[in-house]
Amino acid sequence: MAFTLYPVSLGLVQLRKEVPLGSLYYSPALSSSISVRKRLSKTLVITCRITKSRDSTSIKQASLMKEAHKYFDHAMITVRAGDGGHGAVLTMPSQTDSSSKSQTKDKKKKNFTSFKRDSDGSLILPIGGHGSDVIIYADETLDSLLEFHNKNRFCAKRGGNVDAMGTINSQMRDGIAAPALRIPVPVGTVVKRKKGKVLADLASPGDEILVARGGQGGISLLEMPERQRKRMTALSTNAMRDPSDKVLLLGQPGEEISVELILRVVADVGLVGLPNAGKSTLLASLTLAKPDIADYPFTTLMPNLGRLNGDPALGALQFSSEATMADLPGLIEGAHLGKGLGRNFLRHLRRTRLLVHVVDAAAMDPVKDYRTVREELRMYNPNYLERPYIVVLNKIDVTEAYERLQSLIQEISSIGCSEYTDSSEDVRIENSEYEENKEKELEDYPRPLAVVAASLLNRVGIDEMLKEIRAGLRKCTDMTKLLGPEMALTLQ
Ligand SMILES: Nc1nc2c(ncn2[C@@H]2O[C@H](COP(=O)(O)OP(=O)(O)OP(=O)(O)O)[C@@H](O)[C@H]2O)c(=O)[nH]1
Repeated sequence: MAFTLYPVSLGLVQLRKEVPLGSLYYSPALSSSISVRKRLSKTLVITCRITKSRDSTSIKQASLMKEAHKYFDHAMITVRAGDGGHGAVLTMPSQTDSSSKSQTKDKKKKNFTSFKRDSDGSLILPIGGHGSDVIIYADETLDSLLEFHNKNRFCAKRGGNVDAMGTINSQMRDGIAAPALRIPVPVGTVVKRKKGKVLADLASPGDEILVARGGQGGISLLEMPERQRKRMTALSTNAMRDPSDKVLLLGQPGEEISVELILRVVADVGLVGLPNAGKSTLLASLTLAKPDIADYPFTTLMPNLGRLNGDPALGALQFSSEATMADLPGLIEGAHLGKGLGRNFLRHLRRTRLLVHVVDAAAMDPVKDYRTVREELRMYNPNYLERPYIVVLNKIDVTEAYERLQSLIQEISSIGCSEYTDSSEDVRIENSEYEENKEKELEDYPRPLAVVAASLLNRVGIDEMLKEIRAGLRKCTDMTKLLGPEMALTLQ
């Protein structure tokens, strides 16, 4: 599309036609893109072609909002630590002080000895401030990495220069060191080098990792006439021998690194089930979390976290006295192959201790639904089936659900083998056994710890469910004691 533009000077243009400020145009006349910032008048007319009529950042943000579930748990960022501050070129008092001629030799000597000295006797001169380090730390208040898609480059402050010039004196100070740049990420974030090794797993609140070190400050140098150089070199290692030494004044550059952030939700209890089973309703009824609840599938697009209060004895792994609960987006058949919202969410079960299967008892075939979810978990990672779990048969307020409740409870309770506590040997799954475990049937894995009937919408069965969840969590704690934290980690 051709537009007539009126450039005024230095590439600024005015459009004859009204266009939004900030639009970007390509000007063949100027052979460059022009951003429309002001409306100006007069002079030449050139023809420009629109290359981009919409602001790219707004498009990016819109897609982030729409498909947040694709981005919330993964981000690439680049961080640059601060450069070190510069040192300074200094001179000895005798060189600049005009009255020095009148000073006695003794006085000069006294002046000289008042300066700070190193253990080897050489003068200590001020140095530039250390550049800011970059630290990534786990912050309990965050729950997604989405904001790193809007801002993915972080530059830390440089250290202060030596605030001095001219004659050396005893009041001189080092340049101010820049405070570390601390970047908060959600608890459970794994920090990796770009396509490289894992740097840290920030699994607990307050865990941190220094990812880029700030530059060292430059040193200060003593400048003096050539005739004094020999004597001064003996007194201080910082005596400047020739102008090329000035490079030592410069602060070192800070490190720059690109890191990958991968969030693995950390929660004690993971809620799983088909879409619409009532997982979000369960989370909202047991905790203060406010997940989106609606009667269409995939209302939940990102894991929602809530906390179970009131039982400090639970001793949750990461959160002082409370247990955390994560409502994961609904799974569908083929989720492990990427169907529905895909397999991304399955990895968020990795750091849960207890699973709660929420089953819609009013669905066509609740047992089949339950099996579908178990099967998806098995296909993704058979270790998930070794984890203690309870089943919540929801929506028993619906007549059909209520009528077949007993048979449902019986049928679901019978799927599986020995009790969880007997399966401590099964838990010790080595990688080599992984494939073998994939061949096991659902019946070969432990039965649920309990099957609870509930109508979450009407707050029926909540107490019993809570009791079973607590009992399950205690069992996990016992398990950790029994196997030791290392073995219990194979469950995570
Ligand atoms: N009749 C009845 N409806 C319920 C009950 N619990 C939840 N629902 C309804 O079921 C629908 C789905 O509930 P959600 O809690 O959003 O289900 P979800 O499993 O989180 O769904 P996704 O976000 O798709 O994974 C909502 O309309 C709820 O009001 C219940 O006990 N009885």
